Amino acid sequence: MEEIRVNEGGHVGPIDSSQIPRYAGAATYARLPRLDQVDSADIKIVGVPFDTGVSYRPGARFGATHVREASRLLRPYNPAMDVSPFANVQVADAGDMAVNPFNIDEAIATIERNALELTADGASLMTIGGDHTIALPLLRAASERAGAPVALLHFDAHLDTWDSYFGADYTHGTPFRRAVEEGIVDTDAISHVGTRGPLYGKKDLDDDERMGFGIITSADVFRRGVDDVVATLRERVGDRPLYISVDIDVLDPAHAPGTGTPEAGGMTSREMLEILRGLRGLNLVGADVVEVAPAYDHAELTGVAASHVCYDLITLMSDLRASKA
Ligand SMILES: N=C(N)NCCCC(=O)O
Ligand SMILES: [Zn+2]
Ligand SMILES: [Zn+2]
Repeated sequence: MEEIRVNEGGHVGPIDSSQIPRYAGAATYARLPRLDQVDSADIKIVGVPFDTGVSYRPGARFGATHVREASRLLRPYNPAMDVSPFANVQVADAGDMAVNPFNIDEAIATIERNALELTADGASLMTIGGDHTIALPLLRAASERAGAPVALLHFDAHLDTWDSYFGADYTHGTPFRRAVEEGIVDTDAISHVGTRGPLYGKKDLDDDERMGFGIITSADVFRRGVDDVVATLRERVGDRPLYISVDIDVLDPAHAPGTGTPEAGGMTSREMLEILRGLRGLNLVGADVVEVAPAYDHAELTGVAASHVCYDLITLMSDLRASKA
């Protein structure tokens, strides 16, 4: 069938949902063109169907597909930031990485290699997971491309700085400890946001602090409010190259039930989106949204929330690139 698209700013845009019903056809993120349908792309969206690193409920391997399906309702103009993210620059869906589900080490190597390939032309990468294990190779690629350790804002109920699970060093609970050990994040500018829930012990927090992480808990977001939290985060990041990793379980299970390790007392999707919008202008070099496990979702709640988080992250990337151009 012919694809009628909203082409603005000289870029190939999303399929026009006023001409072709939004539920028709195969899903790409936001109905954007596939990467092979454009000459090149400034922002690439890629899926990583991998969940071999999980410690509890499996299923995040289906996350990217679910987020794409849930993204059909997105529209081309983002009024919250007064930006048309797909008109500013070319945005395209690069499909999924082919990742070995039976070998975590090989999977991590594949993800790093693919992320480097996708960004070789200077493109910004928006990754949809997959479990949180994948943040490590994505951070490796981001810091290699930046030529320096990157600042990190990590939105998550969990610290994910634990040391190992069952003797395994590479899991969804350990990527950020590995990242600190590898020197790929700038420990003057790393922070968790949305942290909550029971830990194994107080040592978890002591270790985390020693690694350099700041913590803004879910309760802090509620008590201090979005603007105050944004000011703290902006101050901490400064003008460093910034990577943002969003574990969808940062949202309360009421907002995002479809995830593997849910914790009560989380942020609302409104708080999450408003914090992201507050980060406008920071030097965002890459981002991921992970831990969407559709088997536990209801009424596409988690898929919709994740698709909107991606949309605001892409808007930040697009706005940044347009302002530099
Ligand atoms: N959802 C992520 N990334 N990590 C959660 C690990 C929680 C645990 O098993 O202790
Ligand atoms: Zn988590
Ligand atoms: Zn996580």
